[in-house]
Amino acid sequence: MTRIKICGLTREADVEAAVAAGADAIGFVFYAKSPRAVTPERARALARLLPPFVTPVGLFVNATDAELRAGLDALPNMLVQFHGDETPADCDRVKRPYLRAARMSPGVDLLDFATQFPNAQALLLDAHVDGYGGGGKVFDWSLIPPSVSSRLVLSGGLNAANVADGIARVRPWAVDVSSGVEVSKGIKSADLIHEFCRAVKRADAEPT
Ligand SMILES: O=C(O)c1ccccc1N[C@@H]1O[C@H](COP(=O)(O)O)[C@@H](O)[C@H]1O
Repeated sequence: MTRIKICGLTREADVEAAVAAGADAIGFVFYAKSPRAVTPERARALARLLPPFVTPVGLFVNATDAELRAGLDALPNMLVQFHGDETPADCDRVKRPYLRAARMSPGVDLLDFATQFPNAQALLLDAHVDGYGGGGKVFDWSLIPPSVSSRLVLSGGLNAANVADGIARVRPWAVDVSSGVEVSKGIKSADLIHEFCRAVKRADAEPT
């Protein structure tokens, strides 16, 4: 079963749509330069809508200790997503379960990256874009070595039309989408969220 994370939520209606569609995780962007950024207070209000077993994820890009602390205090049960240039020591210092994003482009050695982050719960693979992420860009999935043993969260330009192909080719632990379910940056479409989740479930039902 491929888990589903919907990222960059800013509105109650979008959180409710993601939960109704069967998302396993909801991402809140704590990166002030992102058009999808929310404050810790706003994230806490939105996370109150989550039922048990749907995980809030806090996305950080090169955050200061104070920014990390504010996010963690607002959402004590969140999984952390490090999406910048954080070192293994930066990630481990937070003492929370975390995902580490790898910004994929030709030349990136994912096996080496995985050895640097043995404590990550999963590696989140995103396309290398200006502004760190959320660019709606697909990367070349053949850059993923078949021998990588970390759990993988496939992301980067996914949508209802291409996610089945991604699942068939990469066999990720989870998929993550932001732009692909949006009508404009930070504003999701309930229809697109449902279509995306249906496409994932259909792909899981396909014989391998
Ligand atoms: O969403 C953002 O604005 C963002 C900003 C900085 C780093 C990461 C960001 N989003 C993450 O990028 C990937 C791919 O998103 P997309 O589906 O291609 O739009 C995803 O993990 C988002 O969580």
